[in-house]
Amino acid sequence: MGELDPAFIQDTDQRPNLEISDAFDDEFPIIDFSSAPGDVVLQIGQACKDWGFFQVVNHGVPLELLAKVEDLGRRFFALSAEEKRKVKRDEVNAMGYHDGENTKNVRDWKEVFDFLVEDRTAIPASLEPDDQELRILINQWPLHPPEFREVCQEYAREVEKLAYKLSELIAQSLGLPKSRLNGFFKGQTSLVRLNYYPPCPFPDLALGVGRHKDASALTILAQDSVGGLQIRRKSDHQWVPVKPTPNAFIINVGDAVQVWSNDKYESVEHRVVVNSVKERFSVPFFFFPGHQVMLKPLEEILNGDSPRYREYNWGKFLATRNRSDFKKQAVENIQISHVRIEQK
Ligand SMILES: O=C(O)CCC(=O)C(=O)O
Ligand SMILES: [Fe+2]
Repeated sequence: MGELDPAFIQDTDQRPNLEISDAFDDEFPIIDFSSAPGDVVLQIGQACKDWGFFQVVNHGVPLELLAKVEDLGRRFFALSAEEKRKVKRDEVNAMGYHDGENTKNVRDWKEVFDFLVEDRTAIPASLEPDDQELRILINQWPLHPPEFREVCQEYAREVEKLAYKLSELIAQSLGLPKSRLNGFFKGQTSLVRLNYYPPCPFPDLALGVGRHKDASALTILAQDSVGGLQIRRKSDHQWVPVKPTPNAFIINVGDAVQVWSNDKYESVEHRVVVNSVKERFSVPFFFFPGHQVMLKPLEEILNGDSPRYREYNWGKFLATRNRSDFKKQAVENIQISHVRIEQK
């Protein structure tokens, strides 16, 4: 066995305890969307408060489509490095294939393929707060496997329906009108990512994805049967694995919901551990607002309380995050904690 490139080595306090990897928590909520609608709203509210994460079954996304995306994703990542590099992302085009993402400045043990839910998506051209210029992000698609593009796009459309349904259920669970959040997704900047985690000879030193919170409103994640996702349990701050449930999606509320709800629902930290034997495949759909959206706690939620966040523009926030995925940065990546208002 060779040596691990130091770029992948996690700080000692971030390294996973591989012994706990099988200790699934039986309390982790699984919500059945075929239950009575009122029950589903209550269960979602409880899960968002207690966990920030839950799984859904009978979600309405065709299971054959899930299986097809997984199969095509695996076939894409099995292509030669040269073939994959034909759709490699760069500083101009942030979409496509990539194998060197950093989370908190340590390299992740994974390869990814990113595509936008809208084939052409407008985001701010610069990070300057007053610069209004936009640029258009465009998807790049591989020629192989031949059905890849069509199936990925169909998948995005189906999961988008689920995303709107979840947005409505979450609004209801917060006591808001069903469609209260939907308008924020006009001109959405949503992204689908295919994650491929190759077997790693050093699972005690590296992570598939380092600890992070999703900046999204919601994330809808499909994972295969291997396992590796761990979440920071709210009750005791321990890392606990999320057991793969066949045909289920894992849902988590991201930073945007935390801000809208003024911390009623928190975006919970998670990470991915790798293993030395099996490769793993997962597909998150990040439900992102339109670039023009100004995020802040909703008035109806505040109901007289003080807002815990200053208003910020989603597009600038996203553009800043995208930039820091490329390069090691001298400072920590932008987080909502940077717009937090200290409470007296
Ligand atoms: O692969 C997974 O299970 C989760 C990946 C993840 O957290 C992410 O891509 O943001
Ligand atoms: Fe994540």
